[in-house]
Amino acid sequence: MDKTRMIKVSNLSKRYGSFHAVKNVNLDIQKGELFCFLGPNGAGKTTTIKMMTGLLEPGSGEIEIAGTNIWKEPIEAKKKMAYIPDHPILYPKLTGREFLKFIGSVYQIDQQVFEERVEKYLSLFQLEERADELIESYSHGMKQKINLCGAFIHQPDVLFLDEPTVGLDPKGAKTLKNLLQSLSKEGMTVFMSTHILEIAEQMCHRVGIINKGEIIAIGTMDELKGGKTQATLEDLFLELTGDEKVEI
Ligand SMILES: Nc1ncnc2c1ncn2[C@@H]1O[C@H](COP(=O)(O)OP(=O)(O)OP(=O)(O)O)[C@@H](O)[C@H]1O
Repeated sequence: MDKTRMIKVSNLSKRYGSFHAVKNVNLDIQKGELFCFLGPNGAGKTTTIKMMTGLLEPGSGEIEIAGTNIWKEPIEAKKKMAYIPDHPILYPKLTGREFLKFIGSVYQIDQQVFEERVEKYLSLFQLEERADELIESYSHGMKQKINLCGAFIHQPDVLFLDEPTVGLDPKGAKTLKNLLQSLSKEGMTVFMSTHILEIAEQMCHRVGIINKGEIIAIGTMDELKGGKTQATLEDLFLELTGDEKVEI
């Protein structure tokens, strides 16, 4: 993997009143890395990602995307990244294709490249036949897919995804996983939160686990297993987050 640092997070914290949602988080992610961010409900994943993508002001700490401080030079940093939130926020009165044209114009994508990518990604996510319908008529999964098409059309250096497989059908989820793997091989850096531990186990280069706002483990699957070769990520996750007793 290329050793160029694409995401640097230093001493990032956020409080809501007296509640410490994110505590002193440090991250260093390289070019072409596929990084999975795991943690129980309410651990601080979305709060961290929103601060990293310039949507939520940090309480303290610094964030650099491809060497640019997102809070000091937001436009420069945002040119290099895309963010797929857990709940897609789209323009309901645009058609899918109009939404993609809007993305193409905001990011000033060359017309021919834009048209090739539109056809490619609409087809991969099986949206060609619905591309000229209003987004308000889309199902949740279709909204997620058109949002993903927008991110892939822009082809950012750094892609943030918050629980991206939620709402996708099995084929859509598989398409997304394949795309993320192939684009990361081409040098795209991917930072993805998920509750689906198989995804992290199968495709991520490194995994970070956050619990109660603090990073409690970070490393490759082998590093996290620390010699316990039979352990699954599920075993490690439950052990590390102190939730190993699952009662029914
Ligand atoms: N606007 C807010 N005001 C007060 N507390 C908040 C706010 N947003 C988030 N929190 C709290 O911060 C903590 C972290 O929330 P966050 O959404 O980052 O968790 P998460 O790890 O993404 O969880 P999940 O897996 O359930 O999506 C939670 O306890 C949440 O209730």
